[in-house]
Amino acid sequence: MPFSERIRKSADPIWKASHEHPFVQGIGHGTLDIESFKFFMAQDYKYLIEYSRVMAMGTALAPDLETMSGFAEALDDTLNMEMDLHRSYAERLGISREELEATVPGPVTLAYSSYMMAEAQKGSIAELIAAILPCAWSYYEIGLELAKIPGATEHEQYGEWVRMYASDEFGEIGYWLIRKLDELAEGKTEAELDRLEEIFLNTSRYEYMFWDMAYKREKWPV
Ligand SMILES: Cc1ncc(CN)c(N)n1
Repeated sequence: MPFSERIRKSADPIWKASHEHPFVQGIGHGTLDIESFKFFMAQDYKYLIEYSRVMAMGTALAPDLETMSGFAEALDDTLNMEMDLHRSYAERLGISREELEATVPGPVTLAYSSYMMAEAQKGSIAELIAAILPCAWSYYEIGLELAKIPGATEHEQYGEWVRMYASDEFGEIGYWLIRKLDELAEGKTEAELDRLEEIFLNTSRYEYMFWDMAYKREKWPV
């Protein structure tokens, strides 16, 4: 069994909880409170800046040109395709570019991005990919699931979001990371694979927490 299949299976209860979360379902059914969506997009913009830094680290640490190009492409897609979605939603929702960039990361945003960065700094490309893979892979899965809900891709407010995350172009980032991780997993010891699985499960948990904090519009308590 490819390593990606093994970790996807063990993360299944966490991913199911994310798919079923009222925030995610609210996007798909067009019922999500727009204030929660605005909150999410601003927090997500800050998160994506840190995620991009991790991909830039992957580009720098890559052992060969093929890996370097893969990370560079994923980085470009994030900065110029995914974050453009946020910039265009922000404009439409009355959030200025300055406000978007000045967003204070909330507790979950900071914890998630700091954890991802800490794992990426341990030096191995496999650990770095295990940390960022739930980000690319789970949004594509969610995008595809939500796109099956009648009317979801055409919804006035959330349709553009669903179409972007269900797109082949976005999916390609996840597929490339999966292929890379499977390649890197070959020849690793069981203890090393367990460690990669642990990182993947932790960032999967953070993905769930991110939906939840956006739904609740969670801020620092003091
Ligand atoms: C928190 C989070 N996780 C994943 C993605 C998809 N790149 C995102 N935009 N935000």
